[in-house]
Amino acid sequence: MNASGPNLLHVVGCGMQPSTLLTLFSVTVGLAYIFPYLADPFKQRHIPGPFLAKFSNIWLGWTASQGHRSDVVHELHKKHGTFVRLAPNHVSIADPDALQIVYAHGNGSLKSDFYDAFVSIHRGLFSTRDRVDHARKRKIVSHIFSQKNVLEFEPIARSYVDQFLKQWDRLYDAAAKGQSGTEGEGGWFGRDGRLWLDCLPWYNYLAFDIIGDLAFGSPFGMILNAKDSAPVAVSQKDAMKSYGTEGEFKVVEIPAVQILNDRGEFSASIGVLPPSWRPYVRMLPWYQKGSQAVKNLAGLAIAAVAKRLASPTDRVDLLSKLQEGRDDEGNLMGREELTAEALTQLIAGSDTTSNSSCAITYYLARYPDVQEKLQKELDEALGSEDEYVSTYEQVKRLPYLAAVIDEALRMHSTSSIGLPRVAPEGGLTINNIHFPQGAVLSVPTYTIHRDQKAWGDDRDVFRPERWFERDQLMMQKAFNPFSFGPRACVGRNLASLELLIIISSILRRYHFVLAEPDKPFDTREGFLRKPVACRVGIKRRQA
Ligand code: HEM
Repeated sequence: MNASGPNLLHVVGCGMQPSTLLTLFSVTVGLAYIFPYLADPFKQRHIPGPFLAKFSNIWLGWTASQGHRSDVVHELHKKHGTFVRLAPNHVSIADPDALQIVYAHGNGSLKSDFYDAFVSIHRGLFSTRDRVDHARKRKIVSHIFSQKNVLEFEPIARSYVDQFLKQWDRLYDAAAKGQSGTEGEGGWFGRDGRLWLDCLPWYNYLAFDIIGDLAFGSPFGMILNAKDSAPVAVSQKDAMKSYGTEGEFKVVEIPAVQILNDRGEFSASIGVLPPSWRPYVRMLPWYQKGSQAVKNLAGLAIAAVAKRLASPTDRVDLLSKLQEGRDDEGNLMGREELTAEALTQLIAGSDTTSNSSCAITYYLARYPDVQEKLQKELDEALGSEDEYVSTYEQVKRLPYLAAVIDEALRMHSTSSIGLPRVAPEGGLTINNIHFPQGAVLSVPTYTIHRDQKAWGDDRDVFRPERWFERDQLMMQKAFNPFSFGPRACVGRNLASLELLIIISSILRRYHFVLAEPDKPFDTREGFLRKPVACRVGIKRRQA
């Protein structure tokens, strides 16, 4: 042994011999990993999967942090079949029938502790795991998104699509005169007489302004400024106590889209680790950035709600509806809960819509025949109207538009990972395999959207025509972009209205081609599967 050996051991092992340390290490590993594997309390040992995933959550934590979880899980299902073990107590089930069992109303399964990693300010509708708390919140929020109420939000949504198109028109005209856009605008004129730009940031500006306005009563101004920027309270404590009077609390501008991305990746990868590890993992540099993003997002909602409360208004929006919402006992929400719910709407209703709009645009640019067919349908339906932005009434029953949107949401479901649920008392039985109470189960949307029986042999191809040809029941059963059951998307009516108006208005005005047609659609996945960019060339179709 060299001279430094014993000293080092003394420090590290409190004077213990290497053999003692090794024994201690083996016992710890045995207790932590091997014994649970052998005891197999959730009866999952026979289920195939990556070797490390049998013993530890590290495999799933690492996979999630790499940004391609759904693709990795899909490959595992291709290799192993319907059941794949993703962690010592987490089985992924690639069977459309399992959606009805794992997520259905009345089956008693609850969200897993994965969702604790998403809690900010106060447990919100999305992150609460308690059945009673969820039912109370859902009752308040769900009527806000009834079809009737959502139609009241339409003018707000349309006004931002109008702003968006005016900005693109301005850029288009400027580019035609040889001027380039600013950094946030992108945009340069060139090849083929088109304006070339990355449409992803623009869809983010649009979705954030719509939901910012709906949720907080004022937009972030992202479309007009062509900039990802929103005010965040520097001191959350001061802002939470304030009613928005000037000078009561300070704000700084932060890139909201960026922090939402950071927060999604952070929460989705820390959430698959055991709760006892999370405080330590948070200290690692990559996770610190995500942890800060969670705080910044909270500060954004706190500042926005404080500002709104300072100037009461009679406008109809999400915040006014949340302020009026009462539970069964007639109680209104307190300030913290109100802020948390407004934040939930902002998070759940922003990049979900922008990622989906971006994916639909990508597929239309990638498949010119489909784009042409859609534009023909739009011209025929809206030809004589001079409205710049379509109305919901005009486009709600256009069959090809609906098929294009559904097919793009199938190919690129922004919610692609299997959403984890805990088997209830009595367990759940799927394909004759029984999972006892406490087992964590998930059904991966990405893989279900590529199920051969439901979608056919050409399941990897974007082809809206399949929606008119194949068995409707089978497709609907395997179509999961908004999830199923009591925890399904509460904002689905609003999301559908937004997508119909955005896509019909933009496609009617512009023709799209891809800047790099041979490049695959690059994505990065945290909680949501998000496009990294979508560079397109646009040409105006109308005067
Ligand atoms: C294309 C757009 C959208 C997609 C694809 C989508 C998808 C989803 C999915 C898959 C879930 C289930 C998440 C889980 O169980 O972990 C969900 C939940 C939720 N969504 Fe959406 N969503 C969209 C737009 C919206 C909008 C516009 C809003 C509201 C403004 C919204 C509000 C919510 C809320 C609050 C939840 C939690 C519901 C609960 O747990 O009871 N979503 N969404």
